[in-house]
Amino acid sequence: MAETMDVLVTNIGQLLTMASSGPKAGKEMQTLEVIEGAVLGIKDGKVAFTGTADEAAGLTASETIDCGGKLVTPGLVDPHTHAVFGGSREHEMALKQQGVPYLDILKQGGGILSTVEATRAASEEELVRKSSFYLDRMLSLGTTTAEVKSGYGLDVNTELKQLYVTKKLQDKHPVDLVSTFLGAHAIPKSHKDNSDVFLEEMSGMLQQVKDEKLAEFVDIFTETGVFTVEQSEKYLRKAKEYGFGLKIHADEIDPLGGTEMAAGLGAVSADHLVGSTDEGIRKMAESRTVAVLLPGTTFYLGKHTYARARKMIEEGVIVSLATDFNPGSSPTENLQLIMTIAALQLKMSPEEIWNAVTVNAAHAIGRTEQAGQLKEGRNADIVIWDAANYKYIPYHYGVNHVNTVLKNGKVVYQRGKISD
Ligand SMILES: N=CN[C@@H](CCC(=O)O)C(=O)O
Ligand SMILES: [Zn+2]
Repeated sequence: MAETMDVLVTNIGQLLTMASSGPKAGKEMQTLEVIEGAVLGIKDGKVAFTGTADEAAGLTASETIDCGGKLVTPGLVDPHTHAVFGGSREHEMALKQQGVPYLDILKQGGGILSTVEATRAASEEELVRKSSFYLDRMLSLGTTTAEVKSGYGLDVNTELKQLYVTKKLQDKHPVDLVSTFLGAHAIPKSHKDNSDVFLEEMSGMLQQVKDEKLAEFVDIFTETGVFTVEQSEKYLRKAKEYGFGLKIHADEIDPLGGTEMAAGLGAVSADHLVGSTDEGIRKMAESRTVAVLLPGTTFYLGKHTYARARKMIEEGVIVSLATDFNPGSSPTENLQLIMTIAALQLKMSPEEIWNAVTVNAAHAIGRTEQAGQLKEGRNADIVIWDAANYKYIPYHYGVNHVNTVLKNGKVVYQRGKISD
């Protein structure tokens, strides 16, 4: 074969292509494509070749990146973050230590509501700067595509401000962002006793959000003291009529039945799912709603009961993992850390974990055809790891294993020389 590439990534010890015809459900998550001694070719920012060194004989390129036997994978996909917010909440750590529950902090006007105050007070420019910093950190940790939710405005103007910030970041930051409108994230103090009126206000924004292409998904926090299953269903049905994909913060703390509702509505994903029932899990498998599990949140809330990933996989659910990066229940941009918690607490195998943070995560945010796989025609979003094999990443924990990140075929992050 005599073909010219823009870039040849050579001497790859192990290439995890994650090539798949679509998302992987249940036991399919145990499979992944590995090429030992591989070469990857990039042309026009897309993957143009993957194969063994022998198969690559004859390929040429103006630029070569010699991986020195390292592991190469697709860029990670983080399908659940709240990466645009004002302020921070380190003062809540002491409350947590005293055993004050997360929902009690919220009830007292803290938690999400304190971030709402800080976000309302911040200018658009400040938020862009702050979120760029977080996105830079995500990129350095191997994340090349992420979902971002609004939801710290809880009024029309601030929700729009958050969505405009995400739009600006979509234009200027290398991490590809998928926007979700989460106006229904909490009940603002102004509507404390009238959450229905508040939901009407947020429903009233859907047309503008659609017209200005400010979000692809609509999400709601269905939880005790926040929105009931009935309110959530009514709100989401409306969002569906406008053509939004649906997402739900479901059964995070109390098992209210959000899982069943998500499946019944054909939501693209239901997220958290710590309290999902057997029936809810079976329905998720049937509806092919992605279960986006957020074990970093369970860990950080100091809880000991995690989402039942094994049961979900046994029942044939499409399982994914995310950081849930936010200033309260999960202040981390580090998907590698989540991979370790998933191994230890959700008892997921390395193969299941890699599917969960690539192919399945991309599917959870409508990017099945663009992200999460290294095969011909896909974005050349690539991570070169300081590791020889994929099992090493969830195993050696609490550090950043990323050596180099390429986005659309260009190096956007490099820790040092690849041979260091
Ligand atoms: N639970 C609701 N929303 C976020 C937390 C937001 C916050 O505490 O600021 C979550 O997914 O965990
Ligand atoms: Zn969340």
